Amino acid sequence: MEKILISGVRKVFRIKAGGDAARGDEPGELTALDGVDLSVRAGEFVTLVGPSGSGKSVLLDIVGGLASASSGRVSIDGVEVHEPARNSAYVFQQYALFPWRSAIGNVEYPLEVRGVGKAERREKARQLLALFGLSGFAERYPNQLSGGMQQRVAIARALASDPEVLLMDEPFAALDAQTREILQGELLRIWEEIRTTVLFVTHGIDEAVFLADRVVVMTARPGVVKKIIDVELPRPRLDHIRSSAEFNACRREVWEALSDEVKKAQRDQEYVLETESAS
Ligand SMILES: Nc1ncnc2c1ncn2[C@@H]1O[C@H](COP(=O)(O)OP(=O)(O)OP(=O)(O)O)[C@@H](O)[C@H]1O
Repeated sequence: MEKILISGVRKVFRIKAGGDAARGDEPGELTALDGVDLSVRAGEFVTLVGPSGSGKSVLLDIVGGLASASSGRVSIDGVEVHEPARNSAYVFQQYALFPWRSAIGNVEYPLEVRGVGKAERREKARQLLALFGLSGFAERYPNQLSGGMQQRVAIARALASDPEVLLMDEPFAALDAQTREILQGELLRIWEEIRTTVLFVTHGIDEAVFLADRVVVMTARPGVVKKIIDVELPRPRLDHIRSSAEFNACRREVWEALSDEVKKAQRDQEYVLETESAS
């Protein structure tokens, strides 16, 4: 059963002359997405990779109702998305925690907004912090937590409202490599229990393969879906999978689809810089 349906989504930004425009853009316009089609099944974990500027974040914003498409449509459970939906939650790269609230206060926040009573929301937030091994840090404020802990709190906060769709935009990009791998494992362990539908943007090919049921490779801007790769590695995914032949084969397949697009994005960027310096 389809949870998220993305059909023919285009996104064109009006920009000042020059700007980031590259070959193919109309004057004063920047086409970020040029007809993205993708459907995500309920309970599926889909990762999105693509060169810088391929429109991954813009697409996630449109699915999350934080931005609107110039044309095309996005629906969740058949309902067109025009504003942030109650059944979806977002996790950003920067922890985006409220600095004036403790860890538990942050996790409680979405429940508070929904009018859930104090005892119930405390209990739910406690359970979520425990899932992430943060029971002992509930009263700490964000500036008293490491980056990895802050991002655990941010994910716990996103899960507090039991979202049916979880949108994650490079949530582990700011973390060191070891912490990132640990968090990938923790996220999967929790996702195995809740099986919410996840759309996860990343620059990391290993991360994309390790987490996903399917990896979606985007083209260089203007972004469209270039290739979708099924990841048929067994679940639960334990760390040793990362060194298996199947994992490496999958990784290679993703890189083969991605590498030309990365080169193209770099050429376009050089073109922009040359145009800027010539004008
Ligand atoms: N508000 C905006 N106004 C103008 N252009 C924008 C705006 N938001 C994004 N863009 C442009 O749209 C394109 C796609 O941006 P987006 O951030 O989605 O790329 P991305 O694939 O997520 O890149 P990265 O991997 O570097 O985060 C880029 O060229 C970006 O400069």
